[in-house]
Amino acid sequence: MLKGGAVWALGCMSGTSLDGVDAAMLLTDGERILEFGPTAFRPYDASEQAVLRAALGRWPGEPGVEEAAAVVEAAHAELLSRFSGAGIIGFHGQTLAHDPRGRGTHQAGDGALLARMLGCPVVWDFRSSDVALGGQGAPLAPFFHFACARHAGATQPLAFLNLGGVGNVTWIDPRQPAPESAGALLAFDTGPANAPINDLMQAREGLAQDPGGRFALAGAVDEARLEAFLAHGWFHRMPPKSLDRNAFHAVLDIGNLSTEDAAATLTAAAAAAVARGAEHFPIPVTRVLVCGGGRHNAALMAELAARMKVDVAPVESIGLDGDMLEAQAFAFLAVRVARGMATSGPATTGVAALVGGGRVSQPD
Ligand SMILES: Nc1ncnc2c1ncn2[C@@H]1O[C@H](COP(=O)(O)OP(=O)(O)OP(=O)(O)O)[C@@H](O)[C@H]1O
Ligand SMILES: CC(=O)N[C@H]1[C@@H]2OC[C@@H](O2)[C@@H](O)[C@@H]1O[C@H](C)C(=O)O
Repeated sequence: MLKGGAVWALGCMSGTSLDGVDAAMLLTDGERILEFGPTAFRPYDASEQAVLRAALGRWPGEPGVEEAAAVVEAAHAELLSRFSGAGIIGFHGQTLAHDPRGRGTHQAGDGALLARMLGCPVVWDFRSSDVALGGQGAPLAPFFHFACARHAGATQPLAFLNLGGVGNVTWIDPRQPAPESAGALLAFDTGPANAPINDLMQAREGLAQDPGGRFALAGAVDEARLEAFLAHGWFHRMPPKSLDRNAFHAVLDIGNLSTEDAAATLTAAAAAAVARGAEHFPIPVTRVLVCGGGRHNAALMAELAARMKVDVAPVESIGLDGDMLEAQAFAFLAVRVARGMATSGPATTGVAALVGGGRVSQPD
């Protein structure tokens, strides 16, 4: 099945924003994108989301983790069983805690169980081996971003920006032959993106997000708080680097600001973090292509355009689906793992050498 030719792979992602699970089919040989397939989204309901929230920051064996894993497994089993024709599944799981140079990285959900339930080989636990070899274990989408840039026919350096709960950026030189090539990629997490905005909206308004950036657009940025945020040591660290979802909790304390001003400040902070990150690009880019839910937030997109002074456009501008790019990335990475190819390297996670992360579980 996986020798030589391409395979239909089913990838899925349960991201740090905790909104739900994305799933997407991709026909790929692990190098090229041959065809995009069907996609689906399954939201977490309020009670599932509460279980996941309660387990954030927790490690295997700690209270609430088994319950969170059960939520993740049931949601994935339900969503993935809607698809047919996949030769392999890439299952990311739900990151609960991420501390690559400390306790490691923890994605809840058992891929071996899903392989048995779905009757299909599952590649999972994508981040552990990278961390064990000294890498950040994140971001992992960059090798797929390289394939996307080639698929779109890019000829000049460009960047993909994912605005999920956390932000991550991939700088790409598409003139290089492969993502493993020296000078092809530089990737890193930029900073908090939607997670602090969602948490604010949940706490103040009982809303899952700032719809379209409506609250932020009606507020004013607290410049002193923004400046304090940008003084954080994170911004002086050289990439590659990665973040835990709640790493900036204390720094982003918005105290007694109105919901509108708080939303405006957190939104400006997310955009300013990206602009700071872009200062690390080896060659400046003229185009930043945005994927992830943050591209639906008009305030965030406007802040980005103002601060980056380059063309900032959703990935739809090159024919991609910005809500499904990460799910597609894990379909792509699953095929790479199954074929013994690298999924990360020194320029994407800071790992010592190219590494193929991921465990493969067979259905029986
Ligand atoms: N219409 C919208 N208006 C404002 N924000 C939105 C909108 N749609 C999505 N978002 C934001 O995007 C988030 C979902 O983004 P996405 O699915 O890319 O994140 P994720 O994959 O969970 O996170 P990560 O990439 O960090 O793992 C939502 O939680 C919300 O904050
Ligand atoms: C540890 C972890 O789950 N990190 C996520 C998170 O969400 C965005 C950013 O932080 C990125 O580093 C990563 O996800 C994407 C899919 C990645 O690995 O490329």
